[in-house]
Amino acid sequence: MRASADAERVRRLQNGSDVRGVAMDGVEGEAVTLDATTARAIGTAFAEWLARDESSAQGKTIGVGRDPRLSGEALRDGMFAGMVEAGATVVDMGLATTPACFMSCVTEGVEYDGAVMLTASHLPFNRNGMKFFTKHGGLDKPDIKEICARAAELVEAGGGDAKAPAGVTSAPFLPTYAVQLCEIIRKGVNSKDNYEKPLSGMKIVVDAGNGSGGFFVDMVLNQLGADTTGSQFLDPDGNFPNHSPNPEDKAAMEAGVRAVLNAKADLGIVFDTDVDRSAVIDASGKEINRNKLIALLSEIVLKETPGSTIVTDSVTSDGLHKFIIDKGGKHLRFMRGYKNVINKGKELNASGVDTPLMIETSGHGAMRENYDLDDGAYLAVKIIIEAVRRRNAKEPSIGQVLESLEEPLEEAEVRLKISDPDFKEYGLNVIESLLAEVNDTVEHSSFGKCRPAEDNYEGLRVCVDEGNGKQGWFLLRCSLHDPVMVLNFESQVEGGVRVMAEEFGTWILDQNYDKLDCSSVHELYSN
Ligand SMILES: O=P(O)(O)OC[C@H]1O[C@H](O)[C@H](O)[C@@H](O)[C@@H]1O
Repeated sequence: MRASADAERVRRLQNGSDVRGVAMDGVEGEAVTLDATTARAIGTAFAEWLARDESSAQGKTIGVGRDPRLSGEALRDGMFAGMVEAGATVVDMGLATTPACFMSCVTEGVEYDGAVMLTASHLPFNRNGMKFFTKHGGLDKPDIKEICARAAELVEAGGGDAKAPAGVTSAPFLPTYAVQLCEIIRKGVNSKDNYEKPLSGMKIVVDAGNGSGGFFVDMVLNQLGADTTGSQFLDPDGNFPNHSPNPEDKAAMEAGVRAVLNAKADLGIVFDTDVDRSAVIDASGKEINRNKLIALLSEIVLKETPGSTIVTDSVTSDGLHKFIIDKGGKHLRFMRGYKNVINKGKELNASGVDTPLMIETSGHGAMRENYDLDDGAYLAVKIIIEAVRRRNAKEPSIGQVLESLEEPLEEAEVRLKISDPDFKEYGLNVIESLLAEVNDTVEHSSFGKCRPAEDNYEGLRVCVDEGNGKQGWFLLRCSLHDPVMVLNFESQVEGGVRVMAEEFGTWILDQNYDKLDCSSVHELYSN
């Protein structure tokens, strides 16, 4: 039997280990795929999944939190209706962050059986999605696949009323979570003179991008005595009127830098919408995101656990690798995808390899000491403790720590669309022929002096000799979710990206991959 288009739509809402979809009209060409009726079906499917060894979800309590997206309340109501239908008890956590939702499953006295965060991270206002938790952490890909498949069946069988049932308990969890963060900072700084207000005398500004992160100012920093004047975009607003709440976004980081410099702050913090990611800015206005954020956190954890392993994603710089090795650590440059990075870290720890930190350049960073949870607020807490410790001990500031991190002179990322329906296989084919070409260095290679990087866990990273002892690289890989190939370049010499792009562009033209749109790579060298 052919699955109906509706069932197929619901199955397609799976996006790795999340659910993601278009939840509102307002963007041309983007039809709604995640409405309240679908949320209802997903709510039922999650409650059933939680109770999979039992006959019903009776006795299970599920907390639902959300970011400020305009579609959040309708989806929440739909989920509540579906969960209650399956027999579960539901609790409205109101505005929340993704890590706080997880913490509601493990906090003594709360301990929900399951939690859902309604969010689409930094994506535009019309999108929304769901992340699911139990006390064991975030659900993985196969679980989400199962939940979406069951929801598809339910939708096909005829939806149901998506209105919230009467009498749902409202119990905001952010205040409880914030108290936990405050205690971690108090213990971490352990100030003899001012235990209760260890941030007195520190000026810290936050840019929450109108996402869920504004709580960090009132409920954490102000409670600890910090001066937070100059913080901005703290009010939740699902239109995200100021900039995209995303520490990888140029405009977001620039806004944060301006706020730090205007306020003459000691530190700035930029959160993404649902606060599972963050970046910081030092007193001089230096942006500490991506490789720099990983370096700073590596410095912190390698002091605490010398010789340990840091797991990162695949697009991290050569400079970061050297930084970690120079600090006495080991670096496993794994794959893109925060879940891949975190799961690798968990696997290493389970097999006895000391792995305290697993972190992606996107800013998704998890620490073993914090339930292996990617929590942007927890990372900010670790950095705040380090900044205060350094100030009290009169040691160089966090920005100065990064002076030994070699940064690439040039970098670029382009995305090449694949129009073949079997895009994964198509992409893997391209990678295979690139490998053959790179290995062909003896006869003739299009890429000058180059060799495959030693550790290739996804795609192909090619090290390119740029002369005078300098080395650049490029990485070609398949996107985790989209029908595209992603190509990253880094160079240590001026014009180096252009040279590599031209060599790659010329080679790929010769290969006649007619379903791969290479225009973005050609643009890198043709003007
Ligand atoms: O493979 P890409 O299309 O570049 O996407 C990769 C990214 O996908 C999602 O956004 C995940 O949340 C990130 O953890 C991951 O890095």
